[in-house]
Amino acid sequence: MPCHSNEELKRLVSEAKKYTKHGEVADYIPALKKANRDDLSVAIYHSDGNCYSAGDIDQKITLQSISKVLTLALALIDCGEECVFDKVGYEPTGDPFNSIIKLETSRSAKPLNPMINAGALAVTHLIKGNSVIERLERIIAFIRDLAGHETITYSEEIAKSEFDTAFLNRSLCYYMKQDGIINENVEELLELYTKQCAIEMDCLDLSRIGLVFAMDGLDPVREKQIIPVEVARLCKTFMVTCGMYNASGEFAVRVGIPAKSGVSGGIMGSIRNRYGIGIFGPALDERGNSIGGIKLLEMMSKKYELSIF
Ligand SMILES: NC(=O)CC[C@H](N)C(=O)O
Repeated sequence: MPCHSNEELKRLVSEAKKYTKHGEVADYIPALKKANRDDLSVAIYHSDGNCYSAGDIDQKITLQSISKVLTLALALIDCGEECVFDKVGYEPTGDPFNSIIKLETSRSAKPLNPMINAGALAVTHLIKGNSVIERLERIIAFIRDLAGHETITYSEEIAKSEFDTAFLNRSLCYYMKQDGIINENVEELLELYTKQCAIEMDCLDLSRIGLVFAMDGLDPVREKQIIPVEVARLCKTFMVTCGMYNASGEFAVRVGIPAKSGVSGGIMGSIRNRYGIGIFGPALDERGNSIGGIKLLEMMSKKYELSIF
């Protein structure tokens, strides 16, 4: 049964909201501390162009790790599969998203997959352009196209707040530079990565991007193929295996939707040929996923039979 009313979603949101008090807002990026723990909103974009939503959907969120799927798509378009997987692997890690351990204990500092921070930094390194500004503009233009929203941009405040405190991400970069995975100036890569993570949008935009992936790269609203089918398929596979960090296995069992989360509390979901989902709920569980968002997706998956398994 498809979802076809805002009222129905509103009931699910108020049920899932009960769980937000068990979570915490991310604080390792100081500017993210300002979020309101009890917020929870959702938009579901249907392939026929209808969209339903509930909660404060005008609220903007920064993409954070959700941007990793989008830069992966752009890097695959820019350089092709062989070049990208020369820099990152295909395997889930079972470690937290910002863990450094495998970079040291593996034979080379090649990150295990593009959804952990090290892997995402190696992917952002591949984005083409002659300067940080040009590469950032290309990322933003690509994301505007995916969302069909021309004014999307990034939050200076959140980007700066992360840049000033990203010591762990800098360490990941230096490990990778030592082994030749990346060969650019680390501060420049960090500037690009933190701005990419700080790109802001609302749930509706997020659900529209989720829909493009759900439709194998086609924006059904404008009938425009934005991402090649094979690239969209590859990105969705990583969403299933690594999209919810080291909670991806449990999420596959309980929810079964290709999805990507970020520490701002966003989750983007893609249900093949049917819907894109955008969620914002800044209270996080201990593995860094939106606690209300996961609950909400679990309820939606059952009610609308969304699991791919
Ligand atoms: N899990 C996340 O959303 C992490 C993204 C964040 N910008 C970081 O690199 O730490």
